[in-house]
Amino acid sequence: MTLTAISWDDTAGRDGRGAVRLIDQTLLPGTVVDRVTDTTDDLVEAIAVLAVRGAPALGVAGAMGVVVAMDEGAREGWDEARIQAAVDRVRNARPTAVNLAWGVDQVRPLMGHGRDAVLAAARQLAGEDEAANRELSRLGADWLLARIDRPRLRLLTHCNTGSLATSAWGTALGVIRELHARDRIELVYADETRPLLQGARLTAFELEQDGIPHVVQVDGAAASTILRGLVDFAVVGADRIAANGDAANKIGTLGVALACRDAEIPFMVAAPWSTVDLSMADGSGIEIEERSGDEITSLGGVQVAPEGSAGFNPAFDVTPARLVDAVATERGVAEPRSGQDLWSIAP
Ligand SMILES: CSC[C@H]1O[C@H](OP(=O)(O)O)[C@H](O)[C@@H]1O
Repeated sequence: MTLTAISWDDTAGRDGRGAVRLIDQTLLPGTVVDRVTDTTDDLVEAIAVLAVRGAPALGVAGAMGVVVAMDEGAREGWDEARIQAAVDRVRNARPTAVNLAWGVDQVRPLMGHGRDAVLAAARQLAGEDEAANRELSRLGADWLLARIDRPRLRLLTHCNTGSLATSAWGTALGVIRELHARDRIELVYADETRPLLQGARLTAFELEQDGIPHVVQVDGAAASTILRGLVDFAVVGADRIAANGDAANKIGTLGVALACRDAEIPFMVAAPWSTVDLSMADGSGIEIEERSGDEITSLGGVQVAPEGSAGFNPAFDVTPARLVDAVATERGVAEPRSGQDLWSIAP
């Protein structure tokens, strides 16, 4: 089954001009249900509830969101200011992944040339993301195989970074797919990734689809799995990478990186260049999305913590460059821990 997290469907939508088609990831892995979106409100809500999620996929959502706002504005008779305000709502739907704003900003300058020009640019952006993912996966796999002397590798990954988080193939899970294609995977330890379980629900779903051997573990097992010597490296995605190599990613990533350093095994961040934010010298300025505490105090709609207990729910953390052995991008692999920042591979 080919999983396309998000695409533009020319046959969908109420005015015959098309709409965003996305897999509603809140329902996976139980059911694969498409959600068709031709209004800004619905797209913003889909982003907010993580029906569509993952930094590169959010980049595509941002770009296609500009087309949605233009088409909705044409249908509803909005003036330019209201259309631009709708575009801003898409751009600001989630703060941490740089890709959402980047996707909007890539196509926004074309609005004066009409919605077809914007749609063509959005589609091109999606295609370029897949190509980037496949190249960074090759480069990341090469880097790892050059440093780990073992017939087949055991690895740990956190959250979901596959086709469901991107336009296709994946970033960290793309590196895993590349290693699997070279018959170099022994076992993948997938962190379940509380509270929304992107690992247990989505990464395990993708690994099972691809026949990649894996186990799902609780996030709290990651450090002992690493320090017990059960894995040879960890590879994760990113939502925003600062120029020095500080990397924002799903909450729990920092603990994985700390354990890898203590165990002296490689910690790799895999991400397309669109996730690199060279305007940030370091990660201190990265806004961390704070989500509802209800996601912590209840599970599957069932209250698990006392009614009087509040949840603390930062959705991301920032791993400092001193813990990042490699950042694999389509432009090359930087080694922040060794002092090689992202400027070293910048175009
Ligand atoms: C391909 S990187 C995806 C990146 O985004 C995820 O966050 P979310 O599920 O909240 O969108 C997570 O941080 C992944 O590493």
